[in-house]
Amino acid sequence: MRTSLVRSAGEALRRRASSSATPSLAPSAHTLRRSYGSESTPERKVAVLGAAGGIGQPLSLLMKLNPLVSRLSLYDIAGTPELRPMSATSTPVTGYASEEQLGLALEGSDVVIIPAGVPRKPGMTRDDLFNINAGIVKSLCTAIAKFCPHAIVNMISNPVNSTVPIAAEVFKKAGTYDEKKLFGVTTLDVLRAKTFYAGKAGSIPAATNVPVVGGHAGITILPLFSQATPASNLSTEDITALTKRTQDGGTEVVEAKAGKGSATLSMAYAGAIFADACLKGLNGVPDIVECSFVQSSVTELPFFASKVRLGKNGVEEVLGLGPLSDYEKEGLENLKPELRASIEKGIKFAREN
Ligand SMILES: NC(=O)c1ccc[n+]([C@@H]2O[C@H](COP(=O)([O-])OP(=O)(O)OC[C@H]3O[C@@H](n4cnc5c(N)ncnc54)[C@H](O)[C@@H]3O)[C@@H](O)[C@H]2O)c1
Ligand SMILES: O=C(O)C[C@H](O)C(=O)O
Repeated sequence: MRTSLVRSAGEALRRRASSSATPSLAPSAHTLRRSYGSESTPERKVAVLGAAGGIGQPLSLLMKLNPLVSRLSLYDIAGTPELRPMSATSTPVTGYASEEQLGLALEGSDVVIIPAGVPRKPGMTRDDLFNINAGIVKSLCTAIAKFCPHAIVNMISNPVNSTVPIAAEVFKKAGTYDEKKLFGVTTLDVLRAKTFYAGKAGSIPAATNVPVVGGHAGITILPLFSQATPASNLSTEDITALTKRTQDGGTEVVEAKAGKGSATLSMAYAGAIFADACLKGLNGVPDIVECSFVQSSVTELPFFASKVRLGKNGVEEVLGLGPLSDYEKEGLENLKPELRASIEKGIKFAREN
């Protein structure tokens, strides 16, 4: 009963999304309960780098269950023994452990998902991870440029506001950069925004949409509740509180885990949704729209998260911001200096190292 209610609400919103000038995120895109029966499914290899980690393990499991994935390649410097038995089923799964095997792990990949790197502990910002994760991302992207230069890259490793520009610079240096194929994964921000909004507005989370733009750290995360669907007449105080909760969603988890890392299961779910959207786009499924941190001219910043239409080549169209409330306009101006600094920090690191 609940499932059919969710499905029909999802259908109605999806129809509305595909007929409106400014496409909205398809609500059904944020559930993994879907039928793939009528969709074409070419051979697709997906590689997960950092597959043995808190995110990597459940994310690999979810990718294993995705019928659009025909080969799954799992790489982690810590080894992937726990994941190895997954290969005893129809989708071949191969685990790789040492740097010498990274080329094999990557070769022929259509989509590479990167959750490799250290997570935060209480009291840290995402930028505090830069010193360790920048080098990890740089070396993994160097290998991607060599072994699967045409793959779509889904960057999860933090600080996303800097790791995506690092990846772009590495690919530019290697002569393989295709801005249509590099994505910072911000899907968890969208999931949080719609969950918190639905709780307040009384809507069904799976049938709720909230675009989240900007970046992926603190105030650079800007949920656009004025564009939330279904619309709701929430007070200014409610919108302010929902915005802050979305911006602090990651920190809330880091503090609750009290030193045992940051969001893992919810991120695996978010990462699986985003990778699935990329695969659908690659396979030519129309009207796949997700928020993501990409090369952008939506603002004066070179990278920015906004709604993106996915297609056979990755980014098909970076969609504009749409009408903003005064509160959102102010949030947008406030986030720019921090986001710019994080982007520049990533570019500088990649150029100098
Ligand atoms: N984008 C987002 O919304 C989002 C959400 C949650 C976490 N994160 C980030 O994801 C990253 C991973 O988080 P986690 O909780 O899975 O951490 P984790 O420590 O549990 O796992 C990271 C894994 O990466 C592996 N690794 C380290 N260096 C590697 C390398 N050079 N090659 C391959 N593997 C390598 C480690 O062995 C480990 O298994 C962190 O940077 C975290 O901040 C991002
Ligand atoms: O908050 C973190 O450090 C991890 C991640 O970016 C998140 O948003 O959960």
